[in-house]
Amino acid sequence: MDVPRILDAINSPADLKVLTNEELAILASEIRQEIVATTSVTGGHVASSLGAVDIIVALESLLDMPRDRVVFDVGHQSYAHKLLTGRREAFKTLRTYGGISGFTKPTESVYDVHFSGHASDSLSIATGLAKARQLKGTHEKVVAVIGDASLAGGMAFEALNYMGNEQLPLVIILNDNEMSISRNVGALMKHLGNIRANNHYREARESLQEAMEAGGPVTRGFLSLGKNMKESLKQMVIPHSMLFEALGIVCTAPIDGHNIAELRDILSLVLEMDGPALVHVVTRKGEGYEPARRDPEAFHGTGPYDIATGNAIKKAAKHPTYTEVFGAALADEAAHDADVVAITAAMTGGTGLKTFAAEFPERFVDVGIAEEQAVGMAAGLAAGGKKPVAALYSTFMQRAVDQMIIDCALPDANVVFALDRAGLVGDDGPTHHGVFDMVYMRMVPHMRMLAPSDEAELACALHTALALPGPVALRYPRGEAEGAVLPDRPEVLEVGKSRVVRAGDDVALLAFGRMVGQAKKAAELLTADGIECRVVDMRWVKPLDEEAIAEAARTRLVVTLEEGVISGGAGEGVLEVLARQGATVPAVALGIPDQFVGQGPVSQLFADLGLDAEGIATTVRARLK
Ligand SMILES: Cc1ncc(C[n+]2csc(CCOP(=O)(O)OP(=O)(O)O)c2C)c(N)n1
Ligand SMILES: CC(=O)[C@@H](O)[C@H](O)COP(=O)(O)O
Ligand SMILES: [Mg+2]
Repeated sequence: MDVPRILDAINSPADLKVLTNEELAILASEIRQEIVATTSVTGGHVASSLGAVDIIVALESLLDMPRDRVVFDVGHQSYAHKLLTGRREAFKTLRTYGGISGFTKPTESVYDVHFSGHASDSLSIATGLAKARQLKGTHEKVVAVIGDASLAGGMAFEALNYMGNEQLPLVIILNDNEMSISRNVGALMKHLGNIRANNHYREARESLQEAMEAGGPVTRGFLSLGKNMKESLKQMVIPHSMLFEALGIVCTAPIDGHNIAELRDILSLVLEMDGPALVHVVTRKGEGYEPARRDPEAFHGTGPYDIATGNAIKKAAKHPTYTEVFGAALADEAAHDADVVAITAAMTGGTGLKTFAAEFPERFVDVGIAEEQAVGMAAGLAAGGKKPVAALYSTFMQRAVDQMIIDCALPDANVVFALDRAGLVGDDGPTHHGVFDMVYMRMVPHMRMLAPSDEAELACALHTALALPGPVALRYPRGEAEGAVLPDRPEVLEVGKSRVVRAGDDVALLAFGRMVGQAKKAAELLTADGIECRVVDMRWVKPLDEEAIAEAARTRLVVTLEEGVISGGAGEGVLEVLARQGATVPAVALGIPDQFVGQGPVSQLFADLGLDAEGIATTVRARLK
């Protein structure tokens, strides 16, 4: 690969202004080399970022940043933006502990507008920025860059509805690569496909001219332009999508998202418009790096890899992941029970559902990036007599808390919430840590929740959740499981019953989920100090095992351990039970304090939070003094 040269001279987007289209294209290829060089070491969202390079170079060469605002949806495609906005050196620390984020982050750079990471929010943020601009009487441009899959999320639709009505001037760059993490799904995706396949540009252009002559909201943006610009734009914009145009949003014909000259031509026009405009840009995920082009799903989010082959560089895993165990267990449940239906919200691979989808295609539902739809639909499936399992990442389930409460819990619907990535996830950082689920599940009447401590417990937790009436959630973490032996057939766990995994009279460690492993290690350390710990795998976050808590109160200290926020979490639940029982034993709840946790290896984050065995032992020693 060539040594980057133009990139060396770029300190901010202002430096792009002197470059020709040809030089910008060379710069784009240098940026791609830089992205590959860094992510081959750090890992990251390679395919999306490579696909968006030309869009970002073209766009930022036209803007006056940071005055003009670019809102990146999810932010996983924003690496070129990072490299153009003074973070070239820091880029080497991408997604590492203490390094720069894999998403946009305003505390990292004035060029970053919002804390991205969750899909489909960019248009709402953009409408807010445009409204604020209107109220202030200022003139900065507002642009949102959003992918085809994220555009189908409910929030994005709600923002389209608002901006079309208000005719807020802002530009949406639709980065259409026909992919979500895997192949995109849904009717909007089909609509975009039809547009791409539509060859009748001439007729469409003519009908747009007629529409413009007739006036109406769609033409308002054009009418604000000067005569020459209006003429040029007429040539480029066609009424090819009744959907957007009916909403009052001007839409361009699909344009080549890897042609910087074409991108700049069109963007420079729509940036002058006086109403909302959508630029339909067709890109290829992984553009410029063959292994990512060949397998964009593997390169959506990847760990370190060998640049020459694209092969992942990873340590051989000793055990399967929790996700893999869940996927196999659910397929097994479905084989025994024809009512089981699995739902994913665009995370088939991430939630371990590929086997299920292949074996039971008619009972597999991918709603796209639409967690509210996933949970609302689960409620409907349950009302129709089925046993839906909504398999969602804990952090994305936050989108559907209302549907969980009103549509599932209130009617006591037989819905299973399988919350993957519960707890700290590592390199994705604060937007992706699944640390709130025990709070939002615990607070809701009728809800029950399990926190399995290993993969055998996970299989039994799933079996239990499917066997019980009413809504049941289970939470399990990202990554390798503990190496427990899986049962031939999972058992139904008794509701609200914990299990003692180590006996001891001095201290009771009441642990939830994988904190049981840390508790066992802490107990080992404390034995050396003559402190004997009882370790309890609490199993149930709700209902809590009150007998086990009463038993714990007979020791000298009760410590609860959870991989979630302390406030409103399981440990606070235990403290409430102790108080109700009139216990006087000192008790402390360990978990995540009232702060957002950064990115980095989970073991490092655990140590920082005092949640590893050492940290737990230190707390116990201090409390017993
Ligand atoms: C609310 C939410 N659900 C799911 C995800 C996981 N996720 C991250 S990127 C992505 C696919 C995005 O596809 P698209 O918007 O088309 O962008 P592309 O990756 O194709 O560039 C998904 C499902 C998320 N970040 N946020
Ligand atoms: C950007 C995004 O939300 C996903 O790509 C996420 O990074 C996936 O995380 P996992 O690696 O845990 O599946
Ligand atoms: Mg896409």
